Amino acid sequence: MNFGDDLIKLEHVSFTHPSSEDAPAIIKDVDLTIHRGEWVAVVGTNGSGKSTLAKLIAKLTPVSSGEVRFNIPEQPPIQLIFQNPDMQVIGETVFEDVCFGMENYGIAEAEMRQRALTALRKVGLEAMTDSPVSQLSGGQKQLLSIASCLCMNPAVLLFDEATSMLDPRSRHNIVQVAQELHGEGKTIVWITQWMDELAWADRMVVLDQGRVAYNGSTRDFFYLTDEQSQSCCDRLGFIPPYTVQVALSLINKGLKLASMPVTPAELGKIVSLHL
Ligand SMILES: Nc1ncnc2c1ncn2[C@@H]1O[C@H](COP(=O)(O)OP(=O)(O)OP(=O)(O)O)[C@@H](O)[C@H]1O
Repeated sequence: MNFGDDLIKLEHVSFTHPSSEDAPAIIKDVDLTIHRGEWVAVVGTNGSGKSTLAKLIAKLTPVSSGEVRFNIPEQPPIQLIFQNPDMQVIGETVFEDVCFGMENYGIAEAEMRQRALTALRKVGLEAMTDSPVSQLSGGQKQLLSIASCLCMNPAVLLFDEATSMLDPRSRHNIVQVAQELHGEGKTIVWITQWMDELAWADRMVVLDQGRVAYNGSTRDFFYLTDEQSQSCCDRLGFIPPYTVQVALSLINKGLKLASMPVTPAELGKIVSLHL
C-alpha cells in the first residue's frame, strides 16, 4: 500500500520526566515517521512508554531532546483519545461535552449539532444525548470522549488504549468506526496491548523500555524467523493473536499455507483452499 506525505516525524526523541531527572529516560532516542492515510499500531508491555510516546507525538508533552515535526495543514492536526476518559470529559451533559471542543474552534451551531449527533450515533450513545455525564459508566464516558474527538474531524486520531475499558461489543464497534475512518483516508495511530487489534494496522511499532524494538509489517513480526526459528514476536516475548496461533499450529502439523494470515478472514480463506 502506498501512503502520502510524512505527517508526523519524530527525530531522536527522548524524554525524561522532570520530577525524576536522575532516573533513566522513559523514551529513548525514538525515530518514527507517520504517513498520511496510514494505520500505525504501537504495542508494548505495561510501563514501556506508550502513553508517554502518545503525548509526545501529540505535542502535549515537550520532548527532553530531539524533535517532533508536524506537516499537517488541517485544524486540529491531531486528537489524542486517552486511556482514562476522566482526563477528557468536561461538560455537564453528553451533548454539551461532545460540543465543547467544537465551540473552541468556532464551528457554527447547526453544523456543531449535526456533527455531535453523528458522532454520538457512531459510538452508540445517541440515546443518552441529554443525559448528565455523571450518570455515565466508565466505558460510556470513554465512548463519549471518542465521540468528542471524532466530531473535531482531526487529520490524525491517536487512540491510547482507548478500548481497554469497553465491553467486547463496544470495543468491536470502536474498531469498526476507526476502520471506516481509515477507509475514508484518516490517519490512525492505535496504541494497544491487544495483539488481535494489530490485524488492521498497515504497520506496527513495538516499544520496549522506551526504545523502538520493531517497526515494520505485522506479518513479518509474527512469521519472519531468524536462524533459531524465532520470530520477532517470540524474541520480544509477546503472545501472537489467536489467528496466528492457529496458522502456526497448522504449519507445525506440516500444512503448507499459500500465505501467512493475520486476520481471521485471511485464515478462513487459506484454510478453505485445503478443504
Ligand atoms: N509522572 C511521572 N514521573 C516519573 N515517571 C513516570 C511518570 N509517569 C510515568 N512514569 C514512568 O514512565 C514509564 C512509562 O509510562 P507510560 O505510562 O508511558 O507507559 P505505558 O506503556 O503507557 O504503560 P501502561 O500500558 O501501563 O499504560 C513508567 O515506567 C512510569 O513509571
